[in-house]
Amino acid sequence: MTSVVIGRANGLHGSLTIPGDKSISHCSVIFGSISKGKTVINHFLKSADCLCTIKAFQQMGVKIASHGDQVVINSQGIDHLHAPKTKLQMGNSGTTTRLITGLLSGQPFNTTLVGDASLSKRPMKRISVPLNKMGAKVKTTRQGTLPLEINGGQKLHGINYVMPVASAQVKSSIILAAIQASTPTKITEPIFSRDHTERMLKKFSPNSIKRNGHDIVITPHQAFTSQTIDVPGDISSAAYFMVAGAIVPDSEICLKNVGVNPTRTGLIKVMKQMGANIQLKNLHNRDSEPAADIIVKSSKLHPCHITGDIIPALIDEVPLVALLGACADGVTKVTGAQELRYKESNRLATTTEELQKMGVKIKELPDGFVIDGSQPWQSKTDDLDSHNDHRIAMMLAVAALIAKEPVKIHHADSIRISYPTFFKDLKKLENK
Ligand SMILES: O=C(O)C1=C[C@@H](OP(=O)(O)O)[C@@H](O)[C@H](O)C1
Ligand SMILES: C=C(OP(=O)(O)O)C(=O)O
Repeated sequence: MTSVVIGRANGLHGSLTIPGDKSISHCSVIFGSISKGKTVINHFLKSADCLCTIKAFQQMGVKIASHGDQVVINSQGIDHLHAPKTKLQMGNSGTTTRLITGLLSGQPFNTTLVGDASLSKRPMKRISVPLNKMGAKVKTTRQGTLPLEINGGQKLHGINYVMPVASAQVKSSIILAAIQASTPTKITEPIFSRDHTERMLKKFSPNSIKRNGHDIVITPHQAFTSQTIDVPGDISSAAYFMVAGAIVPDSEICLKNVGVNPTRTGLIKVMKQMGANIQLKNLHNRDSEPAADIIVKSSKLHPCHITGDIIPALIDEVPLVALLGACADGVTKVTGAQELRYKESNRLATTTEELQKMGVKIKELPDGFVIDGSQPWQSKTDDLDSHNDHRIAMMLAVAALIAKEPVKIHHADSIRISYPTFFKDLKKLENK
């Protein structure tokens, strides 16, 4: 399936269990693979990106098996990874690349990481610079991209690092090097980014990490104990249905067991601010992460202005904010979101280009966009393109639910990266 046609929906109803969180799935494979013993991961996200992480550790000698959405890891521990026989293929996954590089920079063997066309354009100096400050030897191309060469066998030492960009991937990369260094590392994050790596490190190795406000201190060479992990549903996947439920008239849906870690719930805050009817029920702890059922009903939306500190808490949902803006009764503005230019596609450009094709009055800014939702859309909708970006494909599919004419989206198979069952789940809500 490369293209899909999506038509207007007459209300979405029913409930869905959202597949496991992508960040937490990656992290659980990484920590399971460096902890001696058996780690069991329930509700693992079996998407292309997370399967890349599993494959990389299998190539380094870790025994990993899966049955349905359960993954079982049997590892000898962090000192027993071995050199892969070939280059490691990172596919489309920035998270796999950046986290594994941190870990492998402290290992005694050399590795080369390669990726697909999109990943090969994404910036990697943001990790090689701090890792090399720790004594690692990580080399990017002159443009700062993949292939990445990691010269192992270096003695790492701790650093004090103030994060220049709010990036959980960079922070996690440093943490995974820091656990192998000779001295402690302090990371300061002026703006908070998602903290799944810190929570999971604490679970596998409670003495390795302490947080004090904006500072994180990593104490190296602590014991790691294998674990059982229950991954909550991915709020970044639930987000498509949260927005669909809000904008498709006569809808009421329930998204079950979704992770609501406060470093990820920016979209809920923004939707509430815009007047959406969205509620959390059954709030509970799923492992070391909060989770809840999210109930959304259609409602009238008002414009908003989002910027700065909230962006990391909805970083992958910004294209959806543009769509919400296109359904609000006024002008919505997003600024401070320049990081979107460095994702699977340049998401400020691709969101603008594709929503303009649907007739939305949206203008790209250097660090965001402005959307005038008060104007009706005049859709020309047979040539939309995801630009091979899963998040753009799914945002356009949600926009299609309220378009006048059926919409054709090319390269829709990119959904395999984070949400392989997205179209099936959408059908379930349409058929209720
Ligand atoms: O740590 C993670 O799992 C992720 C962090 C974010 O990237 P950055 O850290 O580059 O902002 C996000 O966009 C990505 O989808 C997943
Ligand atoms: C940016 C994303 O992922 P990654 O950086 O892991 O490729 C994403 O899932 O939207």
